[in-house]
Amino acid sequence: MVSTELVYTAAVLGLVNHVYFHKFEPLTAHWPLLIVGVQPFILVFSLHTFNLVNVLTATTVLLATLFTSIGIYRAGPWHPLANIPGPFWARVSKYWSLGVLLTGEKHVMMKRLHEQYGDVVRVGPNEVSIAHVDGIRNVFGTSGFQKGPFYDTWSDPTLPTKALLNLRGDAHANRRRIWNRGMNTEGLKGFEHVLAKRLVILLSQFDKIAKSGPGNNKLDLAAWFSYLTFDFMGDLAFGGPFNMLRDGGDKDGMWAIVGQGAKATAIISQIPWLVPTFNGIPGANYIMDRLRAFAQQSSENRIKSGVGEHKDLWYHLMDEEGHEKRTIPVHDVVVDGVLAIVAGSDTAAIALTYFFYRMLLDRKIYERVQAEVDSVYPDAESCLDSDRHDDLKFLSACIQESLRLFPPVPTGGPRKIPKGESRVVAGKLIAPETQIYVPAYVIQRSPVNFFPAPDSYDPDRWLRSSEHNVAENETLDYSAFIPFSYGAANCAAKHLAWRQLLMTLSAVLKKYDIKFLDPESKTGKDWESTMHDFYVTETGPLMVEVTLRK
Ligand code: HEM
Repeated sequence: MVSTELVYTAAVLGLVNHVYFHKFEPLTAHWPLLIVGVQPFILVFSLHTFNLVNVLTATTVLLATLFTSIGIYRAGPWHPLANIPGPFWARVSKYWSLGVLLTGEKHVMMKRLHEQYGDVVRVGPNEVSIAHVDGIRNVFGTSGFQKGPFYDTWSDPTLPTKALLNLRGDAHANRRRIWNRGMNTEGLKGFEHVLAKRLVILLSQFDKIAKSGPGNNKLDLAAWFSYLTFDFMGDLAFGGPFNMLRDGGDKDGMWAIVGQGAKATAIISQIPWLVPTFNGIPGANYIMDRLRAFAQQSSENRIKSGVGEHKDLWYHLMDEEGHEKRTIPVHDVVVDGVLAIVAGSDTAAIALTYFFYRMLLDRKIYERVQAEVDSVYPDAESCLDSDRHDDLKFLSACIQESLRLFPPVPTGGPRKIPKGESRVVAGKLIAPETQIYVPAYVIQRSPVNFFPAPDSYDPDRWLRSSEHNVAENETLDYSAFIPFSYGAANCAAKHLAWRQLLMTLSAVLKKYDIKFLDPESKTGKDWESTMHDFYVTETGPLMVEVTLRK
């Protein structure tokens, strides 16, 4: 028979644990598990009632009280975010947002929530999402906030350094200065030559496929654009470890590894305090181990081979020109090299693929943009010349419109308000230590920022308006266009990405006619439904027929 004393004491312990963990937030799962796990044993021993039933009862009562108490506190009026509307289960548990993330539909859910609840929505026990243009400046701007614990899960715990994406404050500013130097006008010109070489391979592979005649002239555009962006990022980061374009596939499995790694990290980063425990499980980090081995090997090769014909990103990040007072540690450059591959491959590939998907949905727009490319580049040989990019007005508007409708990082990671001070964000006072999302996908589809028809593909909206002069009866808020984020930690390679998009798209548009292979399918007109938000977007294949233009 279980004593009432045992039940009551276990319940009180549950409440004490809640107060304790509320005050001292756990940074790992193993210590809290251990602490909570031993208490029922200590309790039954101290009451001299040790047997299995009593241990199980004490454990159940303790956990039930602990979780109920946490749930009531989070959902109740005492919580500092109680005044912010949001779905009930989002307020109570982080597992709600984990569930949403696992569906791949986080971006769509965020949009729906903002339509239902307004500009500021509570999307987790201690998380809000802000879909107001003022939130962009308040959160990402100079007096904004540092990155939240979500970003810590993206760094390798075995290394004595972090990648640019995971750094904060002065450490971030110092590393970013070196990146910015690499991305200056001269640096970008050098990278263009590197890209041009890969583009020539892409075009020769497309030529072969196009010439293979009806029935065989088909390819997966999403995969081929990924081969291009992976090869290119590999060139920049480590002097060329990939040859996916040449092989017509992912022979070494690195694309898959990076994709799986990014997805797994996005999932686990919803519950950052589980990460150190997870990392401690032998074999659990198979993906990270493969990435680490790849980075190690590639960096050794790059050090041996030295800089090639054109300066790569390694050259700049390693400060081979000697601008910095201190010597840059090799591991800083290695982690940033891996970051370039993770941050720069899928994002650019998705932007390229989504652009073409939109072209294939609207033949008139496709023909218009092709006509512009023909007029700017009358002969195919010249279409890698970036000096004419300013003349590609309609192509640029089409790219802007694709990035507006589907930013490759649709929701992004959250920033965190520091301890001790509430802050006003988009006109709302928000409690300390709250994590804040500013989802590009939602903001860029809001009728307040882009009107009319914010969900429609209308590249001309960018031509009818300019930054200083918006067409009558329209809204086009340039400050709400944030596919590369905003502020000091925005995309470090924004200008490179633009050049990459313009060069690649004008070359492919110039040379080929492209059509859906199977229009009425998920690889055709319904391809957008395969786009899933796992921090960076994941997509299915986009199957097309390619023919050489006359
Ligand atoms: C169309 C292509 C691209 C898009 C839309 C894009 C978008 C973004 C976004 C939204 C962020 C901020 C992420 C966050 O705060 O959570 C970011 C950061 C970053 N991106 Fe890109 N990106 C693109 C291409 C690239 C390329 C080609 C590189 C290659 C080197 C790159 C390198 C980075 C780096 C290093 C960061 C971290 C910056 C920092 O924390 O200071 N991106 N990018």
